[in-house]
Amino acid sequence: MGSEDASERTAVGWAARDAGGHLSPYSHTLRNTGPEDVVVKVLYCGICHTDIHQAKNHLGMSRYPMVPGHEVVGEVSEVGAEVTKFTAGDIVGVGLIVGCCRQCHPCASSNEQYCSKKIWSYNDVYTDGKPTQGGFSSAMVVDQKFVVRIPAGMSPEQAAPLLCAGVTVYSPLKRFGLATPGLHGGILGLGGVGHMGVMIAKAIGHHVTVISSSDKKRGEAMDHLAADGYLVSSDAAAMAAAAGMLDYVIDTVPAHHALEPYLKLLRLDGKLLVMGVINQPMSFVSPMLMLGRKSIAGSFVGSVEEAEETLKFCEAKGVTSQIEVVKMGYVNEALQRLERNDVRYRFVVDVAGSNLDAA
Ligand SMILES: NC(=O)C1=CN([C@@H]2O[C@H](COP(=O)(O)OP(=O)(O)OC[C@H]3O[C@@H](n4cnc5c(N)ncnc54)[C@H](OP(=O)(O)O)[C@@H]3O)[C@@H](O)[C@H]2O)C=CC1
Ligand SMILES: O=C/C=C/c1ccc(O)c(O)c1
Ligand SMILES: [Zn+2]
Ligand SMILES: [Zn+2]
Repeated sequence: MGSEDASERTAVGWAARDAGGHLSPYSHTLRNTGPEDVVVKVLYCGICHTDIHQAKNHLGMSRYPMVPGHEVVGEVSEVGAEVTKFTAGDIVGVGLIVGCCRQCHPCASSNEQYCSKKIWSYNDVYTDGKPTQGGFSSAMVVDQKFVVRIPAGMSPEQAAPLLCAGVTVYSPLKRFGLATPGLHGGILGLGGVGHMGVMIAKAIGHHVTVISSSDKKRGEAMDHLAADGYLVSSDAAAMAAAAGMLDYVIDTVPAHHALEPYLKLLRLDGKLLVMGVINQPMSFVSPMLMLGRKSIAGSFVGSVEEAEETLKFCEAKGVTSQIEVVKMGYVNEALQRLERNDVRYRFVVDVAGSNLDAA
């Protein structure tokens, strides 16, 4: 049921205007509700490091004004005539992808995040030719295919990080055959993605070692996240002692870094799963892979199905994100703190509880 009420078609978001990445209020128009569309009143939205990469144009592809945010939890306020999955009042989630071609091999095999025609939830162009805008906004209009249900027992603010950080580790663990108990895993970089990695890997039944750039998070990692081990990457003796011990390392570092110290931690057939978005070439010498049949692989968020699975898995295992909830007026400080590695472990913006009009 598309509404013709023009007032319902305007959302207030917080947008970056240039590569400085500073967000401020920005009114933008939502498309009229198509038959398969769901109107989502945004309640909460997590802040992923990708939001910094995009707002600050680290990849050279940013378009402005840009409303970031892709860990969105909201309430359905209206549905199109052919929407079958949701009704008004449902608590739902939206992640990084809001469109795909539905015909290619990735789309046909529920890997739509790898569709070459995928549409990003912001910093992209929708099928109507208009820019997409993300979840740091009062509302979004999203095709029901890209909307997931938040389990009833899960707090909406803690669910938000599962929609990117959570599925980003759940998907590769499953796809690379690493979702079996008993494996030894490493999580490199204990931030938003990394802390979900520790908790999800522990819930699968892995022995999990955090590999961090400092000793600052050791106590929290062991006590709050129940990690089994903690390595400081600059501690050469500890890194040498751990050589050949791990089945995989999930690398979440968002900046250029050497790969070889982490390849050395892998045992036979070990996998280095690179998650960080890094726009400079990364290098290694080939024997580092050959002598141990090791591999380096990437993975990009997860499919809608995998997002649903992640939510159900986390609900069943009692896994919740560890978050600091902030109002939108604090979003620029939060982005700065995230950039200087000062958050445990994810900021989540209380969008519905914020005054979005005032900078
Ligand atoms: N592949 C995908 O689909 C996805 C990719 N990403 C990308 O993953 C990366 C991580 O995202 P997110 O977890 O949100 O980021 P965070 O900033 O929350 O976490 C990154 C962690 O890496 C470590 N770190 C940060 N800077 C450096 C540095 N310069 N050198 C070494 N270590 C550093 C810190 O951990 P510590 O203190 O332990 O060293 C930090 O907490 C980003 O590049 C993001 O864009 C995010 C989601 C999905
Ligand atoms: O937060 C998830 C985004 C991941 C991502 C992966 C690759 C890329 O080029 C990006 O801009 C983002
Ligand atoms: Zn993300
Ligand atoms: Zn496709």
